[in-house]
Amino acid sequence: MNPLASVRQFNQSIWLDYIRRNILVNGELARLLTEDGLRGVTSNPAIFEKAIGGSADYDAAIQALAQQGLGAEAIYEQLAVQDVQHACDLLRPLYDAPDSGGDGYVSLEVSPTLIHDTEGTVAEGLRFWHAVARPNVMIKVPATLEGLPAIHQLIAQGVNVNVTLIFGLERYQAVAEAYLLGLEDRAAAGLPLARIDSVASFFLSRIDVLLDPQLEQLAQQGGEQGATAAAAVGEVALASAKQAYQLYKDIFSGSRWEALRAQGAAPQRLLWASTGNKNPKYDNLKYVEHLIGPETVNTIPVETLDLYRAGGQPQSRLEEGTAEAAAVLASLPALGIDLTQVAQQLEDEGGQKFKEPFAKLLAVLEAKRQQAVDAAVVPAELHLGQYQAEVDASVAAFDAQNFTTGFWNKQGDLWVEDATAQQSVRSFMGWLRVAETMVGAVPEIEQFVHEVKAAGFKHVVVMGMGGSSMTPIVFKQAFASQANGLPMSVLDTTNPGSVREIEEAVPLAETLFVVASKSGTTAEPLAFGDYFYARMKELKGERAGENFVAITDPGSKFVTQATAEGYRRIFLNFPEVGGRFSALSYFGLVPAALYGLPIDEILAGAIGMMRACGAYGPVAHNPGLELGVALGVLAQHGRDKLTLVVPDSLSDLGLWLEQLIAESTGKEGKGILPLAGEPLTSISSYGTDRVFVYVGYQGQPDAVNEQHLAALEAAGHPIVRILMNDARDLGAEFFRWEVATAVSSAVLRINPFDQPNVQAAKTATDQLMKVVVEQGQLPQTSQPIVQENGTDYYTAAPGRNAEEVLKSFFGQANAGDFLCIQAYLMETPALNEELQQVRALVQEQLHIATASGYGPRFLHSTGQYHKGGPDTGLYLQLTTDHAQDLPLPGRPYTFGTFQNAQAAGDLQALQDYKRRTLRVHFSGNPTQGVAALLSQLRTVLAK
Ligand SMILES: O=C(CO)[C@@H](O)[C@H](O)[C@H](O)[C@H](O)COP(=O)(O)O
Ligand SMILES: O=C[C@H](O)COP(=O)(O)O
Repeated sequence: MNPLASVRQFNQSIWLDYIRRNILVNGELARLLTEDGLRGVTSNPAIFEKAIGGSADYDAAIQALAQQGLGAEAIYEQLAVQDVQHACDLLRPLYDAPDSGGDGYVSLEVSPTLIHDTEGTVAEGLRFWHAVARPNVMIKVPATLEGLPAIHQLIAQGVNVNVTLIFGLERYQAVAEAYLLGLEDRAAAGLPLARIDSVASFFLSRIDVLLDPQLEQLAQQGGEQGATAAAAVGEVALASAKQAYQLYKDIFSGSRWEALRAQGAAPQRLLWASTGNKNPKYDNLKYVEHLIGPETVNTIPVETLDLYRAGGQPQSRLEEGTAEAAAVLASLPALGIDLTQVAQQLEDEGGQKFKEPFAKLLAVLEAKRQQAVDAAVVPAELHLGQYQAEVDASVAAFDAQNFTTGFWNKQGDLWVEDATAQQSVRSFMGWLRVAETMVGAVPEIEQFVHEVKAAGFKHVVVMGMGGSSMTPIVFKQAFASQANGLPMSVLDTTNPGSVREIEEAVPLAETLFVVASKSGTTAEPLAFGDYFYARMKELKGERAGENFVAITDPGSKFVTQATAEGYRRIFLNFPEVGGRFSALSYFGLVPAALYGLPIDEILAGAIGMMRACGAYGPVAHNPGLELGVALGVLAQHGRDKLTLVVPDSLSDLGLWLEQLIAESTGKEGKGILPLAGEPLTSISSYGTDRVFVYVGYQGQPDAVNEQHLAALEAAGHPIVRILMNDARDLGAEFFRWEVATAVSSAVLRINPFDQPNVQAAKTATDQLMKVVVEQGQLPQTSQPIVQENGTDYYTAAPGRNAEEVLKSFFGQANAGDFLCIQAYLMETPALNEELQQVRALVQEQLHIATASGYGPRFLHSTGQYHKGGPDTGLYLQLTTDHAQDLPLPGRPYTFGTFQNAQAAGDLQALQDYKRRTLRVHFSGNPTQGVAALLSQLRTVLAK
């Protein structure tokens, strides 16, 4: 018969001193239980360190837990608890068997850091007990002085306890006493005692490892003492065990014990631990063979187990040589060996022997966790050349001041000094965790999409300005239309031609109009809503509201209007999420879901990035922080033109980044100006005010852009590259850039969440619109300086004809300036092409950066920077008479007048801020007008 299984005949139970996930899942433990008759399992921090730290068994689980946001210690606990649960389940039939004899247990040790902490031990013991949630788990508690009351308390609370790290007889007695006290407390409270099990783990081999060298040395000195010492070599551990067993018999007999036993209590058995032989001179089975005896347990490491299976000769030997054992122990004081001191030393070392592997395990887990977190997000490659050292130093300084922690704690002083401003910062940081909140809203949104499709809708039009509509624009371009989604258009201009274009392109009665306005007071989306609502009323009468959905903040005026108009649905967003930071809220996700995108995956990516940015605890590298610090430091060095280079499918990401970065940072005369869609021009045309950012896709070569970037890098320009896996990574990128924007604002010491200068243009427009309402038309505010070929030029730059005006206007350009084309025109591919040529020409000839935006879109985006940022812009405003205007129902003005009022209002604001402006107004076809302007510029700038 298998010697291991035979041990049971002597009423000893063999437990396995080992656990690792593979033996749980591959049937190995189950086999050991049946074939070797194993009756329990013990674990300790060193065992888990080998299992988890020394194998890849747990890597997938670690990755998943890390990606759920758990820290290293929490990951350890989860893994350990899972393994212990699994082992408990395998042992459960034995535990439940009528003859279980107190076996069928799996032990889980409290953290070795709690070794001298009674309360901490009790709390963690209870936590583990509930986490494992199996009756056959034993919580391991060290037999330190602080552990003793914890044992008492845990037993009293009905927790099975394995008392570990016992090295001496005095302490053993105290341990047994703690057990009895715990049981007595229960009895006094009328609580059951049955199936409360405990073992007292007496550590053996370590006693000999410590004492043998001393004894051998004494033995070598000869004489009577030497002989005594020689007789004790290799005997102290076994003698201690034998003595302990005699004590056990005493303790668990007699009237005190019988009273408890009568109520169902089981004795706290002695468990022989540390039973792997460490001394090559000894028989490897020494701490097994000699200690077989009734009502005991031996927990055996795997190697010893194998040896015993192969050559064990079980016999009950525990009570053999009891007198000799007592004599060995009694001989020690004369040799100068105090066993109480020895036990204390072993206890102290034992604590260390658990603390060290535990710390090592946590370090391994932290590394694996960090790796998993990093792997969940695509890295940004920063090639910063001469700025690298300063950026690295700034990142280190931010880390040293625990910036990431303060950031997640919404610490306003990271940005601004003023207490009110700090409060305002805090109140707009809801975007930090909005992705998590939105995970809970996914079913609601998907159900809504289902209803909309079931109701027969065939198209979606999202209408809003700036942050409220920019995310759907990016999604629409980055993702092909989805089979399970609805085609989507986005309206974010008051241009009558664009409004009409959308109206003509969509099946009106079957179109769902999403009016998106955080404040619910922005003039443009309200006008769009009113316009299409009136059109829908003509088609559907009182049922017009069925085709309308609102996304707005709770309590906004628009909620009242949408309710009154019977909107199909009102999604209430979050007041603490600002417009440009709202990509991952209802503003971005409702349109995305209607378009058929997997919003759960987009959110998962964002949450991965949140984690990488430290949302769930410390991270070695915070990608948002690193990018933000780099952009902030570069801006401080005059490299404040963040030039975006992207493949065609991501060109609208540039628009999103523009509104985020320019509106957040462009204030107090500072700021970072993102430049989207600049034509690629010769390397020498770029000034030293640039940083280039490429956002593209892994595995999708983009040769022209890549070569251009390589040449720019070689010319000493700083470059950032981000390669997404696919468009679903946009969720993560939105979040990365939001953090980076907030961080760069901290570098620049500004509040990223206000937009003080946007209001200036809005106010000027409102005043003009008042005049329109009163007088029926826009007031003529200034006279053109030149009128030529149906084109009017308005500017403070002097000139007697168009050429001179252009010459003097562009002649103001200095290094570090930029041209900003503001086109209040209808966007068409042909016009885009002309405008790009203007930009290319200016870049080549003047070596300044160029931006181009359609009004009023840019007013809700870079418009803040234009007025609030540094005075480096040359503003070329393009306007037109709208040949085919569109009335706004219920209002005494048209879309065209509205758009022109916005242009005039902004021009006024720019002039109030003393910006260099040139307005060019085309009476005829604007595309032809721009083409003519381009040819004039060719002449002017060539000279
Ligand atoms: O469960 C226990 C004791 O209850 C065991 O796991 C105990 O911790 C181990 O036997 C010892 O730590 C092993 O010690 P050693 O063989 O490394 O000296
Ligand atoms: O970026 C936001 C725009 O200014 C629009 O604001 P809103 O969402 O309150 O309408």
